[in-house]
Amino acid sequence: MANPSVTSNFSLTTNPLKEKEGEEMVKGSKLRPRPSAKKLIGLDSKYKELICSLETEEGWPPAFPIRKYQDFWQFEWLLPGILSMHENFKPRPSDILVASFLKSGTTWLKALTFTIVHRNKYSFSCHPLLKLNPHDCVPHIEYHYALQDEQYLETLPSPRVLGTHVQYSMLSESVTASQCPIVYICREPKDVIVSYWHMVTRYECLNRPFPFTRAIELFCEGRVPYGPVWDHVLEYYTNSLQSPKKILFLKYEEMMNDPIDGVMRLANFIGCPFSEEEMKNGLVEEIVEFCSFNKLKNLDVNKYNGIGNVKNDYFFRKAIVGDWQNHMTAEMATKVDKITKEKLHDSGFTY
Ligand SMILES: Nc1ncnc2c1ncn2[C@@H]1O[C@H](COP(=O)(O)OS(=O)(=O)O)[C@@H](OP(=O)(O)O)[C@H]1O
Repeated sequence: MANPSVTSNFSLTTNPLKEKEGEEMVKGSKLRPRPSAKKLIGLDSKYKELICSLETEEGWPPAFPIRKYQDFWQFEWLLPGILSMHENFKPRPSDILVASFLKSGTTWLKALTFTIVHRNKYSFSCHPLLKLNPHDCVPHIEYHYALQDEQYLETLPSPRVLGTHVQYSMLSESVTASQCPIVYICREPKDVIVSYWHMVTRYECLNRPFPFTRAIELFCEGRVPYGPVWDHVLEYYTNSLQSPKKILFLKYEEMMNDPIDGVMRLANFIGCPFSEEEMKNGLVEEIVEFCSFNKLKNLDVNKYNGIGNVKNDYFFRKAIVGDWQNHMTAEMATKVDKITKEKLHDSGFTY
């Protein structure tokens, strides 16, 4: 989830009818639509003094200040949740963590992981993903902590599939030292910023023009939620090399190019490999199709529902690899590429 359903001048309401509908439709699964931000801890938390002491950036519209904490920029409103998660979240050994930088394929990876893990529990004709957005099926840990709704995570039966956008070094030791596998997805940074800019400019409450050139400037300075993107990716990448059984490092572009291979790797990694029979029956292809962009984008829940100002359809735009070419001048692309090269030069990692 890239963005909260909250700022000071945001409407904080969800559509109760739709929420109810979601609840009704997934009865027995214990899943529910993610909550609105009414119970946000905000700056009244015990972390207030710390948070207020951090450098701030207010350049992102509509009014999401971000703060720099331990070399990464975080939404101010989410920081209490991140800090509380860091301190208090205790994973179960059976948990599976879906981690990513924003706009890198999170929604897709959540849908795939959830579907793979629960393939014997839900049939395709009566599946939570038909009634809930992938972010509802795979809750973001820090979001629920920020809303003081962490108890919800406890109610979910094992194996839980949970999500996070925080950098690897912000995961608590209880997570990094646990058995639970982490699947991480990265995406070419130029496509990431194009995707994020589109999302930000779609907010109905956008209160000022926000030129793409400004978004690129902030992005290049690392002043973007969860950024800098390069450091985020490198933390997970280097740790995946050190602990290949703990972290599966996926690339959006490779998944797009060969989703079947991606799904097989994912299933093997999280300990849910496909049997000969499942493969013979075309289950892998079915999961790829079920979680495909067109399928998810065209579900009513993703066309019409949402939480506050974040409509579910913000998570489904075009899904095109290299869409940056339709938005960036050669100069913009060169600027981003130069930073990418500098940041990655001795890491062994390439996009
Ligand atoms: N199923 C599926 N398959 C392939 N691609 C998909 C899928 N679902 C979403 N998308 C595209 O992923 C982009 C959104 O990234 P995230 O899901 O990471 O966004 S978020 O951080 O959770 O807000 C965003 O990319 P852009 O279209 O380039 O903006 C989405 O369209």
